[in-house]
Amino acid sequence: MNNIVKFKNVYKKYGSIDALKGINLNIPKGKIVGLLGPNGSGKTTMIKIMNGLLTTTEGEVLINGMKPGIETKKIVSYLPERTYLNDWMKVKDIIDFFKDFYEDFDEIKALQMLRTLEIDENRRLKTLSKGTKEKVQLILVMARKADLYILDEPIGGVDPAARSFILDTILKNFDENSTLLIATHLISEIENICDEVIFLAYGEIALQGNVDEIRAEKQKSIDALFREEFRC
Ligand SMILES: Nc1ncnc2c1ncn2[C@@H]1O[C@H](COP(=O)(O)OP(=O)(O)OP(=O)(O)O)[C@@H](O)[C@H]1O
Repeated sequence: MNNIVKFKNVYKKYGSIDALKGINLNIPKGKIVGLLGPNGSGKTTMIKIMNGLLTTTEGEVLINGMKPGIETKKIVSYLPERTYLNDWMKVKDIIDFFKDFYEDFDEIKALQMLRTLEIDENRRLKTLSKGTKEKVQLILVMARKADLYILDEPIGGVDPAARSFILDTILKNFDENSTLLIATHLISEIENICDEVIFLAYGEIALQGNVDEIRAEKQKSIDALFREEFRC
């Protein structure tokens, strides 16, 4: 099986709101994929369906050939858009918690990444700045040895100077057989690490393809293309 994610004609309605309108998508293994789209285009809805937190109204989603559920949670490492970690815990206690909870959690890798980003593991989460908290959560998610990493807006609160350093740290620790799906508005920061991008608009895929091919064909960066397509 070459595709780690498959969407087959997926529709999602919230009452009368059509959040997803017939999504067909294959994400091959071993790629870094950017999921891009303006506010309300359906990115988080797609991600929640992939993680079994929402069901489809119509159509099917498969993760490595399986419906989202207990088995897929073992192979998917997910960073939600909002934190679920207890603020009063120390960073090192959260690491222990992850170690107990996930068989594939690599404590040494997590500690190395914390040190690289100069984060003190004895600090309580609530005493850290928003950006540092985001870094901790990202490190925890990336320290699992998963087949698929799904990151929903991972570095929005991190200052621009630190973003590329964090992305580099992630990539250095990233197994090339794994797949990384990043939903973000920070296109210029991530376009150079992505193999593919998916542009979502009004619950439909507006464009999908290889980053280099799109840039060559359109003669502009993905960031410029996005700004042009979705000018308000
Ligand atoms: N629980 C909900 N109840 C009703 N409508 C919802 C709910 N969650 C999302 N929606 C609607 O579904 C659509 C898609 O929302 P979604 O959060 O998936 O978009 P998004 O692309 O992740 O947006 P953002 O970039 O702002 O995070 C929007 O119109 C939103 O208002």
